Amino acid sequence: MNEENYNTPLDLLIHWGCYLGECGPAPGAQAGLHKLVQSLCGLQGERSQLRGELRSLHTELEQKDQDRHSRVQAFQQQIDELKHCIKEREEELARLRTESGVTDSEKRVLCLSAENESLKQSLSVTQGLLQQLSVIPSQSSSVLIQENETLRSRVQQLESSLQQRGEQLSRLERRSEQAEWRRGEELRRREERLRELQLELDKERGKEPVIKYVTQTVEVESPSTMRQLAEAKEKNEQLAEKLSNKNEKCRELEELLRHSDKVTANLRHKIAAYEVEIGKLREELLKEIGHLEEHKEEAVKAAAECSDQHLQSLQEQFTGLQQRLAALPPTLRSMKTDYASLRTQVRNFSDFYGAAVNEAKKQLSAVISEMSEANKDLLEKYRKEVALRRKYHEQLVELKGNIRVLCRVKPVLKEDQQDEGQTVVVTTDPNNESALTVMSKGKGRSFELDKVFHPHATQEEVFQEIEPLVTSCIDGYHVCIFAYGQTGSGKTYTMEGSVENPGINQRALKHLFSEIEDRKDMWSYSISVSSVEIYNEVLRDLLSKDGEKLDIKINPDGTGQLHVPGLRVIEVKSFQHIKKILAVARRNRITFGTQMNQHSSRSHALLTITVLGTDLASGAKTTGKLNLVDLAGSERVWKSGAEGDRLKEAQNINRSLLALGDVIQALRGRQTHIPFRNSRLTYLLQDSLGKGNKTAMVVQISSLERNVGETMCSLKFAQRVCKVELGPAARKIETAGQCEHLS
Ligand SMILES: Nc1ncnc2c1ncn2[C@@H]1O[C@H](COP(=O)(O)OP(=O)(O)OP(=O)(O)O)[C@@H](O)[C@H]1O
Repeated sequence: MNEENYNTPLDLLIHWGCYLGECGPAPGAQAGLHKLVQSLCGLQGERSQLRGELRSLHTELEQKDQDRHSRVQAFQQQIDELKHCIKEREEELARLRTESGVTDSEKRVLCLSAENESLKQSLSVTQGLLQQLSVIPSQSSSVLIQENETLRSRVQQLESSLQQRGEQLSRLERRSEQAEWRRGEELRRREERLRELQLELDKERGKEPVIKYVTQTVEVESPSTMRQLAEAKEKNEQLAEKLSNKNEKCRELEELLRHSDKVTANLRHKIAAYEVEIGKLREELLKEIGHLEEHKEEAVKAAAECSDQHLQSLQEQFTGLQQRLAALPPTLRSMKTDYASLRTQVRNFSDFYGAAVNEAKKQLSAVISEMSEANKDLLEKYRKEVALRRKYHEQLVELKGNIRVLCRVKPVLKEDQQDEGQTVVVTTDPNNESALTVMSKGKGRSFELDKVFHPHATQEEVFQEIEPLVTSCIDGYHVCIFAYGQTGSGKTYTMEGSVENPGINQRALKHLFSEIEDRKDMWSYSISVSSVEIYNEVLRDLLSKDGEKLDIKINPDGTGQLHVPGLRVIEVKSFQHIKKILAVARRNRITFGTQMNQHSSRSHALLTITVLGTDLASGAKTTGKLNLVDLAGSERVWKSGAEGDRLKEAQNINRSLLALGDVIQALRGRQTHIPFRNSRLTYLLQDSLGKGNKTAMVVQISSLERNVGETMCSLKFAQRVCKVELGPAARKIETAGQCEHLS
């Protein structure tokens, strides 16, 4: 298709669309095409708008058609009436014809009826035209114009037929005048004849005496003459009668003629009225046609202007597109060259890649062999490093003292603020992590411990302080960590914690598992746990469902070690497993309510973790033990208001705590006899509390004034413990089947 052959912008668009399809679309050209299509869509929209306008014009025309139709119907009705009149006249004329026979007036009537017939025909023509007028189809503007044209010609036809009718009417009038004149003439003749007859009659009457005489003579002379005379008289009478009849009929005919004249005049009026009506209709039609033509011309003009503008803009866009398309081929050529060079590069790349991979493999194997050599050295260094770290760690722990006393101040909770005596009497020193002051009876009393945790210290901060002890357990030390303090001071919170914020127990196990993981290249470890509670000096297994009572005995293997027959010891494989075990122990722990704490635990709870280690290189074995103890509340009996069973519970708790105090006292005094057996608690902790072991006690205190007595007691106990020296800790390591205590 040449550019000159493009009839519409759409043709152009299709042509360029095809061109782009062949050459591959350039982004600019595509955008241009898109714009072209958009503008074409706009044009289409305008065209449909114009169509809408034409449609509204069409409906207007339809309405007018309806009006015209109704008028035509009225016209039809009048025509029907006219027809009816004509029929009546015909009937009348027929009647007249039968009555009076063929006379001149009859001929005139026949003539009139013929005229009437032609009038009828013209009326039926008009009627047909009007019917055709009433069914003008209205579809499109061009058809409408054609129809208007037809309508106009029909109106003209109608006019000409009306004119014909007018002429016919005037002819009729003339004929009717002639007929009237003839009738007048006839009448005149008849009157003259009548007058003549009258005159003859008068003459005859004037001759009566002669006739009388004759009659008399006849009478005298001839009876036959007399009879003839009588007959003549009779005939005369009959003639006179006939004459009067004829006169009567003439009058009637005259009457009828007058009536017919009236009807004709009426008809003429009606026709004039119709002519006026038709004239009006014609004017209206012409006006409408003119109006429509104006509208049509305006709309066509506006559409043409609009489409011209669009065409212009499309042409501009098209020129822009052409320019862009002209610039495309060089770009495409350069892109093709780039593509070809890229393809060759890609083809060569696999060879290049294979060679590079082989080279890299060689380099890597060389590096790996170098690394393995270096690793051996590093491993050796690491072993020395670990040994050194352990040595320094031990030195550090020993420097800190093998029994460490930590104090944690419980924060003032919402529930604590409800009762009286909520003044805070304990203050910590931000510059000295070991000191705290208690206001009691108006005096401030200062205490010096290994570490004081302020009320807002986190579980993690507390554990960090304990962590070295937990680590030393892996190295084969016996460690005992216990929480001491009055009921509700936060012992269970510090040891067990909550699900979302776990305490020392869970954190210690987690730490053990991570340490074991770190050492797995050199050591293999197994961890087992057991859990007991001491309630009213009775030992119960917290991991057993039935909670049977247990006893502490000397191991029959001759090592002198204590053991609890029947105690459930579970080997723990993962941290998730230990979580479940701890949950079971928590559930089984007996709790009773007292006045001091609604959910107070009235028993000592012990979680014992045994860590057995084997050095993968030397085969040496270590046994570490970590005792985590949540002691029962330390409050004085009188304050708890206990009676009966609760009193017994309180007494047993206090006795065991006293025994713990005695053991610590004996250790402090370096006595030869340490009274471990005075309570189940001290007896059970014997191998972890004594000489050569590591101990940490977390003293829990309340900072509120109402608990100041218990706080002072706990702190005095803590201070006593603080002065205890357990001597250098001993590592439990077994070489070649014998157990040594290394200092
Ligand atoms: N540091 C703390 N931060 C927030 N809440 C704490 C803290 N210490 C204790 N509590 C809360 O105080 C309440 C009593 O604590 P907990 O049960 O640990 O006391 P307890 O000394 O173990 O009592 P009992 O001797 O009766 O077992 C608990 O609701 C606990 O959550």
